[in-house]
Amino acid sequence: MWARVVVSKYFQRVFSSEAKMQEELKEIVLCTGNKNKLKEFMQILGPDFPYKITNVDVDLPEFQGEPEEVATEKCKLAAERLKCPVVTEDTSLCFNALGGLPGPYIKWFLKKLGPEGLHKMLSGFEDKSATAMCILAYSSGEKDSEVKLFCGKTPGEIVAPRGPNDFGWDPCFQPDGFKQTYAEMPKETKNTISHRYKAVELFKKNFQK
Ligand SMILES: O=c1nc[nH]c2c1ncn2[C@H]1C[C@H](O)[C@@H](COP(=O)(O)OP(=O)(O)OP(=O)(O)O)O1
Ligand SMILES: [Mg+2]
Repeated sequence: MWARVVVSKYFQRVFSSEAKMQEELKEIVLCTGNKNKLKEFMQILGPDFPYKITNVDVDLPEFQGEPEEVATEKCKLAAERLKCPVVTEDTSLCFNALGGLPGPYIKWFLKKLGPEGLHKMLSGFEDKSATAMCILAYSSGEKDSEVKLFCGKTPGEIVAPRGPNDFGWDPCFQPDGFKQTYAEMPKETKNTISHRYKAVELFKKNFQK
């Protein structure tokens, strides 16, 4: 009787450590074609995240709808294509004077107008406030599995562009409480206050062992 208890406890331990090892080797594919996003994501995530993150540049369509819908559809499609655990990232820049637009369509506005034009879009409005929003969407890759969303928001203001023009709309977004735009501040500062930082922190917590 005692022996059986001892033996089963021993095997429980062996099996649970095996299961843990398999889990520890688990890989999550970050599907993005944006190298700056990838760099920030990895910097924020840090070296201690218990899963291996790899990157695949899957050419995913830019869906339409509310940011959460866009993020969910993008992730579902990535999971369908890759059939493994995936995380996708969708960034919106929502102008309050425009009822949240350009929102998830910021990519096209930025492409045609640049940061200068984004600022000019608000010239007819007193309200220059905006929210930068990052939605990370995770799927285990199994068929019909639920998509989990992790949303980070940072409020700020749309200003005339200042700072290096090397990542998207960073030069024209000044987060509340700061005198510098995202582009002007050191990366280490952006990565502790940004929309992406807040989303990655939620994502991290979900996978913490
Ligand atoms: O922290 C940021 N600071 C400044 N600009 C940013 C940031 N994060 C994304 N962006 C730009 C990239 C793209 O012009 C648009 C989001 O569009 P979005 O579809 O999410 O990104 P994307 O197509 O470049 O990459 P992906 O392959 O992950 O869809 O805002
Ligand atoms: Mg995209």
